[in-house]
Amino acid sequence: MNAETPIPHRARRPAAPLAGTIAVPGDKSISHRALMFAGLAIGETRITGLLEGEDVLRTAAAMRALGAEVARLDDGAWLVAGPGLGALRSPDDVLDMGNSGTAARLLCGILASHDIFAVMTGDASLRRRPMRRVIEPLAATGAGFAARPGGRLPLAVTGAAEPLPLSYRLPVASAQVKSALLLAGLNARGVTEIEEPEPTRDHSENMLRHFGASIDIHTQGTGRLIRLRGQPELRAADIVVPGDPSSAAFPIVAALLIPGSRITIEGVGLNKLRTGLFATLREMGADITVINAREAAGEKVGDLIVAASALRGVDVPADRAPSMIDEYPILAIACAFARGPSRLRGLAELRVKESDRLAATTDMLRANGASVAIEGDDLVIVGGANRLGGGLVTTQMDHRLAMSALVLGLAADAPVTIDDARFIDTSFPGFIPLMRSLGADIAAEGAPA
Ligand SMILES: O=C(O)C1=C[C@@H](OP(=O)(O)O)[C@@H](O)[C@H](O)C1
Ligand SMILES: C=C(OP(=O)(O)O)C(=O)O
Repeated sequence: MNAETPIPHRARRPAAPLAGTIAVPGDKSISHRALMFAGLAIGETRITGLLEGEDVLRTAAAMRALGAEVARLDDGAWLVAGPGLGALRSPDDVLDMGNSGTAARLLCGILASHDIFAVMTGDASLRRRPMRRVIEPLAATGAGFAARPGGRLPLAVTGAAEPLPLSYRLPVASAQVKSALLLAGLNARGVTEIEEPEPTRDHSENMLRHFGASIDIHTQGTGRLIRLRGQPELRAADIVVPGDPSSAAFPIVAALLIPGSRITIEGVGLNKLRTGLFATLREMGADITVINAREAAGEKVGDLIVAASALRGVDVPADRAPSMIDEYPILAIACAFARGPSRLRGLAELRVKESDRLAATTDMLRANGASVAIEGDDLVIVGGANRLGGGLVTTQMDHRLAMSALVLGLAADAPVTIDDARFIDTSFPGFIPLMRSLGADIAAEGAPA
């Protein structure tokens, strides 16, 4: 974040239901990958719908520092050219990945497998997050890593001149770790094998195919075995980035909770490894309809119609977590308004996001009158409280907490204030004006409504 001063905001229940048609910004996961894979391909890739959020702009800057040409055109599309696999150069300065775990971890895979030296850091939130999960497996390519104690940023990488292919079974369900290893495997001679015991978002695999790599995926028990042949000739291939389902989650839950609302969200990504929230909300009684289902650049897309619904509590199994890992704070808001208790299971990974989201979601709900507990790795929410809202939420440099708390304020009996709205720009620039265009009452604290 550039501006130094926090910008508090307040959300209150609007006088009228939410209504209208919107599109949410491009998918964050696909946007990072589009810039990285395009920089490793031969030729010029045109990317339409790229998310222009702070996190993705960090990836764009890093790819430039490694020698790629990355430019925004007047029509809003982005052009990325080369330098191509194996041809990256050492950056002149430290790579600052800001708030973005995806940018930092995926880039480690690229750096480890090129004959370069680089130093990487991030903001205070990212410097607290674990990097050993990528450092350890990537060291087997022959790369050298030196990191702060605990495997934290800043870190320095001396990439392998002749990277070795990897064979690795993921100990945690993480698309970031999987993708870092696939990126490293691209420049290794031979076949890289990754086993994931639980399927995670497969945007890297889809995009690798799109760029012409040879990749096989076999179902194995509940998980997958992925085999990537190294040193393919990646050819530039245009990309249309779908709307981010993780961003759509916020207007969706707001529309479900504000009586009488009915909204349409166009062009939302519907990859089934990302849509666990939609399945869960439907189990709770949500009225969400998909129309115009179609495909763009190897990804499923559709328009969503969402109508206000009376929700009931839900029990979400742990094996659904990878398909909705970023959506638990906003799901917890829906559960607080639902009739009956909810149990969201197996959320250990939430402890290592931009904040400890298990603790922070609990604090957010308690500060606003909801009854909630952490039991082991589960979040248990009582639901159906008489009066919610009236609290101040500390957002802890976490965009998803900030947006969840504002949605809580839109549906609650009393307004909700957040201490700082700046981090929303990491994944959802324009969130507040877009919500206001639907009729939401959100304003900077102290500003006239
Ligand atoms: O691969 C990705 O683009 C992402 C994977 C997830 O992280 P993990 O792989 O750490 O679960 C998710 O939380 C993050 O927002 C984006
Ligand atoms: C966890 C997230 O992102 P990242 O890991 O890229 O910081 C997120 O967007 O919720």
